[in-house]
Amino acid sequence: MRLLQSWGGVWTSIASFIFMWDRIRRYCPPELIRASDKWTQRIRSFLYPYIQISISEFMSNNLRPHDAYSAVEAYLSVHLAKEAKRLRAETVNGGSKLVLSMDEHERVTDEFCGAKIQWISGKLVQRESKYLLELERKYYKLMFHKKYRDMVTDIYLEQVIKVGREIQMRNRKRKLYTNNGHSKTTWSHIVFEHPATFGSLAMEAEKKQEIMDDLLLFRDSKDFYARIGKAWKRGYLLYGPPGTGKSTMIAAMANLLDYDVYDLELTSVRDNIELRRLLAETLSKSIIVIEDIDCSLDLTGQRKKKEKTAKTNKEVPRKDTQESGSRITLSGLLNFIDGLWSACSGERIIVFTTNYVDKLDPALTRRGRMDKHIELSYCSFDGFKVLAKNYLSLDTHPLFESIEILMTETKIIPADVAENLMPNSLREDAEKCLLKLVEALKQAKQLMIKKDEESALSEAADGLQDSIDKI
Ligand SMILES: Nc1ncnc2c1ncn2[C@@H]1O[C@H](COP(=O)(O)OP(=O)(O)OP(=O)(O)O)[C@@H](O)[C@H]1O
Ligand SMILES: [Mg+2]
Repeated sequence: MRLLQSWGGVWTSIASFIFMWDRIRRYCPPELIRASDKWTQRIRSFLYPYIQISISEFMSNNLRPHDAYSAVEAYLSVHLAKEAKRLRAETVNGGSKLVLSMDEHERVTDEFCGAKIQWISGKLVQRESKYLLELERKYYKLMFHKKYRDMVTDIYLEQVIKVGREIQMRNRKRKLYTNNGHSKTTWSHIVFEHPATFGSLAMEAEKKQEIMDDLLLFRDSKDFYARIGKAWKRGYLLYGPPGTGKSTMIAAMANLLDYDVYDLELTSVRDNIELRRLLAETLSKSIIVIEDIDCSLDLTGQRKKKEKTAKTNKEVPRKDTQESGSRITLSGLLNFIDGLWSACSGERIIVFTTNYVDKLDPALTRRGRMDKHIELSYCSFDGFKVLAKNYLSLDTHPLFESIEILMTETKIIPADVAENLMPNSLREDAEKCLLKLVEALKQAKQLMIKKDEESALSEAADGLQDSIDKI
């Protein structure tokens, strides 16, 4: 009781001192106040040697989310949340996995190079004016001894943000952007959920591995690109007949690298300025795809136009360019590939696809502009085995032998093989599907023989005509 009374006395004295000090300050010259503030600060930091840093959910000057906050949240949820007693469980991006994070006013302790760093989660409720709704601003505060100041601010925090961003990257849902959605002038997106992988791609194993190695090397070559002073970009040209897996390979690339996909529809882009803007808006870790480049635009450039003009002796406007209303030029596109947009940081892959590689202007296809040319062609027996495994879970079957022979005698695109191997009903078993494929291969062979005969006949007829003309 006596102790309580003596504490009561102490508090009363402190309160009177604060009151008196406030009065005295009003009549003190500013120099004296500044000196007293300095000394108060020194005494306080001597008695309380901890430093606090808070990272708020929103930027201080506006309501834009602060990305460091979400990175810290991701870091804490993986590394330290288990230590907390009160946790919040939430699903991320509509997924089914629950991610745990610290609930408000929880504390956890991290250790870094001997320093103990305490993280505290909190929430500030603010009302800017009486007419506005209350704003909740969550924050994380970290506290550590002042002797670790440089280490925490220079190394530890950078590490936390880096690890947090990597965790966010792993948890995020990838996106498929298109400039052909409701707004033609900007990107709109949906969740990218294509299941294709390199494993499910029908292609020779060696070629597949080479492409995968190339992609992974690119992804991990940040320092190399910085050292040689080149933009961190890589261009691929995928070419081959329809249905050979060009689009499927792009999806497999995105899944392998964990990148977003930007499907750029050139016919919807008005001019080079819009093209540059759209490209500048793309984010890092993405694949920019321009499909069927030969049909998209007048990419043959001036040269072919001049050829036509010389023949007909008059200017021939390009039909496709007029119809689409698009004024993108080959040089605009080449500028983009050559790095006009290299000011955008981060890694990007550009993929062009075409069914007719010979139709493209050599300026577009020359080596160095597109780093890698990949031909996707008719289905090989190796490719068939991948599809048989995917569609029918078969590694071997007595019919494989006749399929292998037929495949050397004729050509079939992987899309047709896939269609035949796909059971049409529950009653269709693996053998029935393989028989369907055998039948399709036989028909393709007949068709090929017929075509060969026809072309041989027409060649003979041409030869005969030539001989008659000479006589
Ligand atoms: N190499 C392949 N591996 C696995 N599946 C394939 C392959 N090629 C084609 N397919 C199957 O055929 C379908 C069509 O393939 P895809 O769209 O990738 O062909 P494409 O080469 O892009 O054709 P297009 O030139 O007409 O755009 C795919 O849905 C896929 O199921
Ligand atoms: Mg395609």
